[in-house]
Amino acid sequence: MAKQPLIELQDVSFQYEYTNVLNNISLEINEGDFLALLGPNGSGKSTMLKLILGLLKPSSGQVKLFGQDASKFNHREWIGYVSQKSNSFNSGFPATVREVVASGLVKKLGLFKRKSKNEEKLVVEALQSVGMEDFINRNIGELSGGQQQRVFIARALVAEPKLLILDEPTVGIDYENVQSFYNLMAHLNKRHDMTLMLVTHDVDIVSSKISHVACLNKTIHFHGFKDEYMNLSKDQLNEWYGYSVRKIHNHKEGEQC
Ligand SMILES: Nc1ncnc2c1ncn2[C@@H]1O[C@H](COP(=O)(O)OP(=O)(O)OP(=O)(O)O)[C@@H](O)[C@H]1O
Repeated sequence: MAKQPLIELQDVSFQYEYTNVLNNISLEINEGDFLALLGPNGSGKSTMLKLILGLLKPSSGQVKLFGQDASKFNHREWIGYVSQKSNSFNSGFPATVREVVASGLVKKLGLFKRKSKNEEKLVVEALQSVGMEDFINRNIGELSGGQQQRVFIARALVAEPKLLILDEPTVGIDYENVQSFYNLMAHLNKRHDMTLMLVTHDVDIVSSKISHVACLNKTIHFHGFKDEYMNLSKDQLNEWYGYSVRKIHNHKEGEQC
């Protein structure tokens, strides 16, 4: 059966008041893809995610989610999002881990729906999936950056999204935890058929997990299978990015660029 595109950008351009950020972006992300979005600082990655999430409207072109125009899309609970700055709570923030994760259910259950037994079960399961169930009664502000990030992933997972979008999710997390974070993402992708799109600079670490790569620098220079990306030349990447970009090691000498 042909895979359904969950995200479609059709000739999308975007500018902030004075800054032209994205030009003529056309891209499809299909059900089951695990896509790494790469690009230098300021290349428009976060802006593109915001357009997909409907937080910004394109200046021209069309964004579709699950086949529907993004502005009319009414199944927000199908999409989980973890932003770049989610793991920076100060220690006085008055919410427990349970409350933070349960707030992720609002999209699914509605704001005024009575708390059900099921809610507690979903919260515990989401925390278990990120190995944070022992922290359920702790104040979110008392956790380390990496632990907070896991809680925010659990918050995104609790509504059981079909599509998970993450903006540089491992910033400030140590190497070991980055590894286990990507193992979790691979598990969600493979075992739970979750479609994943993430902005990352951890190309080496994530390379064994992802299926696709997109290279952005104001426009999409490349979108394809990971193996095709790995066969691109250093010169080609330099031309797009204007400076050396580290490329995935393909277990061969001299491949880095
Ligand atoms: N709210 C805003 N108003 C005006 N310009 C903005 C705004 N947000 C971002 N920009 C500009 O748009 C461009 C793209 O920014 P964006 O955050 O999308 O890039 P990015 O690829 O995510 O960068 P980074 O890797 O540094 O996070 C930058 O030149 C930035 O300065």
